[in-house]
Amino acid sequence: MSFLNLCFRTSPLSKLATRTAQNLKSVRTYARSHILKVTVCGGAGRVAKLVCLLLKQSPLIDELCVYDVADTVRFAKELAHVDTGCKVSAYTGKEYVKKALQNSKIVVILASSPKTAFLSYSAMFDPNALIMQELIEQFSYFCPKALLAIATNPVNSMVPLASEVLKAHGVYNPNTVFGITTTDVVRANSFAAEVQGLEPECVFVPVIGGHSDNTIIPVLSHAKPCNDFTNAELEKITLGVQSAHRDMIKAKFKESANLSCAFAISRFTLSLVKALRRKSDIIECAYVKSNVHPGTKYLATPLRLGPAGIQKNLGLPELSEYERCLLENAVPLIADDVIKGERYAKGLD
Ligand SMILES: NC(=O)C1=CN([C@@H]2O[C@H](COP(=O)(O)OP(=O)(O)OC[C@H]3O[C@@H](n4cnc5c(N)ncnc54)[C@H](O)[C@@H]3O)[C@@H](O)[C@H]2O)C=CC1
Ligand SMILES: O=C([O-])CC(=O)C(=O)O
Repeated sequence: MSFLNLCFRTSPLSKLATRTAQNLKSVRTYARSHILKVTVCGGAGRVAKLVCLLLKQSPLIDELCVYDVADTVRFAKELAHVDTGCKVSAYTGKEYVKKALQNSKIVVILASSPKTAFLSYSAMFDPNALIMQELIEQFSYFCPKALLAIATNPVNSMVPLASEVLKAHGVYNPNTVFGITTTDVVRANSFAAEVQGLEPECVFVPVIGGHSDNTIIPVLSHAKPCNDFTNAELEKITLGVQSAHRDMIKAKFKESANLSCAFAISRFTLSLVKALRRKSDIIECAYVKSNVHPGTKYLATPLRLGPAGIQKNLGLPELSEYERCLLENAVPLIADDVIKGERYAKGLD
């Protein structure tokens, strides 16, 4: 180090400059850690891009971060043209995952293998499990306190897999890990409204169970504002919601649903945002760690959300005979899916 350099480094002026720079850095760090940042992993994907467009319109989100192993920059540049206050950031490649996740308050996972768009729910496990495991490891290093919303299929197994990875890293909080099942609620609301001749916006049908064919259970006996259905209508709506994934793949010639799914995923994410912003009475159904049924450790039920995630699990509504029968058939299927995810995370498969 030169003499001049030494003088400058030790002069009172330089000390003041150093202190000012340090203060500025801590102010910036404080500001960054207090913004409401939502990160979408798998952000360059078909559904995720639509989710991002919907989230960009929310005045409650300060920063929307798009992260993917595929290019995010061009999409994010265009997204940033939408004239809303929410700032857009974008990172491409695993070497930037830290930057993408740091300071996130909510992380939505839609990352998935490219070959899964026309597969059944269970067939998506093998291609997606490693992607999920790696992302959750990064999550546990860089933003373990964020709310984690998992859309990647099969949700029934991915949530237990993620939970085990978080446990192994000592950062698991069951109140902050969600499997997104809002797609089923949105479908149940629309199908019930159509049968009843009501405006879909006014209809709410809770959906319990899991997110795969026979584990999706619309609780039409608790449909609001009206739960009056014939047996034939009950069966038509229930089977319609359960088979919607397959039906869309057939209708779209080997591509799964995008639009309604993105709408549903953004609705759930915005409910998490509202809960973090301390809005009251935020109720959503989601697939979470649960002790409401002795046959399974995870179950979708209605939840009251708050700033710390699940404020209260509202449990199972009183079920009709038909719904009870569907649930009892679904529980062993869900329990198997749970074991599959847990075993993978523990390296047993
Ligand atoms: N829970 C639900 O209601 C819904 C779930 N899904 C699921 O969401 C996932 C995404 O669906 P699509 O958008 O159709 O798939 P997609 O194939 O269009 O997009 C997946 C994206 O993930 C990225 N990706 C892969 N590995 C990654 C990694 N390690 N880190 C970050 N990004 C990575 C890919 O590059 C791709 O851009 C699927 O698993 C799908 O089944 C889709 C709709 C509804
Ligand atoms: O797997 C997908 O891409 C879509 C999905 O979950 C559904 O349609 O329920």
